[in-house]
Amino acid sequence: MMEQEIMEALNDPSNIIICGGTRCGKTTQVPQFLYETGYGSSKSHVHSGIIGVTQPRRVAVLATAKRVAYELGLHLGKQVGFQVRYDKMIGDNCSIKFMTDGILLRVQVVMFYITIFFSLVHFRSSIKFIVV
Ligand SMILES: Nc1ncnc2c1ncn2[C@@H]1O[C@H](COP(=O)(O)OP(=O)(O)OP(=O)(O)O)[C@@H](O)[C@H]1O
Repeated sequence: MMEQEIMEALNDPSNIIICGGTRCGKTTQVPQFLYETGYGSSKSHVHSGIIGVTQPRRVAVLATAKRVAYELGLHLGKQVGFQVRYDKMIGDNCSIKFMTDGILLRVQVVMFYITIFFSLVHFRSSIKFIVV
């Protein structure tokens, strides 16, 4: 799926599944598509929820959070944050949060979403699961 197709699919109320080859950019690019469209912004009335991304391992959480912050030109620990067991860097106005599946299950269960490999969710005004 290309960026436009992904963003159009988001207008569908059902959850979506994005398939792509290894290292094609599912983890690092899709959150950026969402962010650049206005998701994750506290100023947006429609898309104000945090973009949440899960990864199975803490090393991958740190690496992808750093990479996305770098590509967006944002500060890690501010607009782009992460949380793993015993470590967390999250700003008050965090837009994109990377976390392990374990954190999702332990800490975010009320607010968030779940997927096995990787997920994004926009909560508050609506809850959406994107599995890639
Ligand atoms: N921490 C990083 N440092 C440098 N380049 C990176 C980093 N993370 C990702 N990349 C680059 O971004 C590309 C996309 O990586 P990404 O993790 O988004 O792919 P993916 O489709 O989620 O992969 P996978 O199927 O293995 O989870 C990679 O080919 C890699 O070159």
